[in-house]
Amino acid sequence: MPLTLKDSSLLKGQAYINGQWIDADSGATLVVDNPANGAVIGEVARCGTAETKRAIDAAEAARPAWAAKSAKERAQLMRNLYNLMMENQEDLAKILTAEQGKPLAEARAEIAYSASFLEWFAEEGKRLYGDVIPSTSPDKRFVVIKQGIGVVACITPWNFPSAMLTRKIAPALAAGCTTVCKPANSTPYSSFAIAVLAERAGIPAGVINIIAGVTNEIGDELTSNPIVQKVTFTGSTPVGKHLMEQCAKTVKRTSMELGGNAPFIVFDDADLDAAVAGAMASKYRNSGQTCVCANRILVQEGVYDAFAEKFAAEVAKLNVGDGSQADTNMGPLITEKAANEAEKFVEDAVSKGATLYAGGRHELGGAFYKPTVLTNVSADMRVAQEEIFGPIAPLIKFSTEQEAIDIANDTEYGLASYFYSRDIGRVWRVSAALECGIVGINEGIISTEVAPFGGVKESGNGREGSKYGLEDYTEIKYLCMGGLDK
Ligand SMILES: NC(=O)C1=CN([C@@H]2O[C@H](COP(=O)(O)OP(=O)(O)OC[C@H]3O[C@@H](n4cnc5c(N)ncnc54)[C@H](OP(=O)(O)O)[C@@H]3O)[C@@H](O)[C@H]2O)C=CC1
Ligand SMILES: O=C(O)CCCC(=O)O
Repeated sequence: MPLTLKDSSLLKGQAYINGQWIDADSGATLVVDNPANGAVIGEVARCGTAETKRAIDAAEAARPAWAAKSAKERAQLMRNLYNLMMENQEDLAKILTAEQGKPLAEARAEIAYSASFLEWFAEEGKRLYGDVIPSTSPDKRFVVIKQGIGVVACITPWNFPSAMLTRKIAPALAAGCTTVCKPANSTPYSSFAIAVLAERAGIPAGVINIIAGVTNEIGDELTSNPIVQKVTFTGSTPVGKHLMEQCAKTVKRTSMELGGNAPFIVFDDADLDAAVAGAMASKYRNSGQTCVCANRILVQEGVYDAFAEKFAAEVAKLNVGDGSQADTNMGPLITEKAANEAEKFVEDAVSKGATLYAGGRHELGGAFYKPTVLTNVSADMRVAQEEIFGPIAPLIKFSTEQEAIDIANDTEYGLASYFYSRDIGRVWRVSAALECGIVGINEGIISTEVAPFGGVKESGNGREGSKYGLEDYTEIKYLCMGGLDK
């Protein structure tokens, strides 16, 4: 189906630098297509080093005036952008579904989630309090103030192209920082649409700059240019490590929101129906392409068979198809290559003794893959070790609480974990023992703008959303005032 919008000016394919919409210097473009059917959505300016430098210079030039505004003035402009996003929710959702593939209902929810970061941080920016430290001497006073860190580079992935952008730019703007953003090349339109609305909202030129294009050139410049003070990234762990290495040369601050391998533990004492509902929401949201998706489902032996049966019955109800169709509740993966990767995970597991309980390759072919359930999964299988990033649920059997904790923590990742139990002692014990940044307890959906999102171990550093997310965009400055007795 062609992409028809109420406001077609939201579909913008040029880069946004210093308040201007520009083509790449070379005139080059990159093609963006719809993962559901391969149809070309449009072509986007393919920028490189020179345009990135100009974007950084624009952000630096805009910074003093933006930082000098009161938090309340910045909040008003951010609130304008929040309102515009919500007024244009349907068009933004259609753009998101077209380039990313998720069902329209999920896309609408992502736009609301995305806008919520602007609303939250607009308000939170007003509460960027400092400190007065009791003095050690009568002629001195010690004061701590917090200031925006400076120009921030935001590099965002294709799985949540709208929400990951605002989760970065909203705290940056609230703290008085300006930004240069690099969306994923496969999903740039959602970001450009936000820039169109930011302009309408009255956010000054240079405060938000957005460029897509030659990935390495843009990444190298963002991580090496001395003007950039912070790089915030959401994406794969290997790319995150590479960016951190590059940032080390100019000692930039980083926030890294990287891969996950979330355990989802169902204990014998769980409410099984609630656990099934939580697992469905956590596993199949965005076709399993979320860093906090349940990756390994650990089920205690007493309820393993009953859980598998109930879970597979729910999986059978999912309707896979083009996300723009009203009856679709699971879309394609981002590319056909991703569907092939999903198939390799399943082949590896089955070759090592797993049972394909439900799902597998989809008749639609291309980027489509069925919601899949594997039983009899063991620790040597790739599905038990790696981030799947697809709609495959491996069910692993365990006997004791300690065994579940050991399996859960046996990974280099540490982003989200989930468990279902009605035993309050177990709830505290397991919460404390899990090595991760987020724990869903009798809950499969943990994301909200008001709570800290982020991981430990190789899942990254820093927190996004919440009051902690604002701190990540500030520097602490200690003012030591002397000579006060004169
Ligand atoms: N934590 C998460 O939410 C995500 C995790 N992943 C994991 O990563 C796997 C691979 O996905 P993939 O898309 O390759 O993820 P990447 O980490 O490669 O991509 C995420 C973002 O990083 C950008 N990027 C990649 N290399 C560089 C670089 N050298 N400098 C600057 N920016 C760079 C990409 O740009 P471009 O689009 O131009 O390549 C994109 O904007 C997934 O299967 C999943 O396991 C992926 C996405 C999100
Ligand atoms: O990094 C991701 O995979 C996006 C997380 C989406 C969310 O906030 O739930």
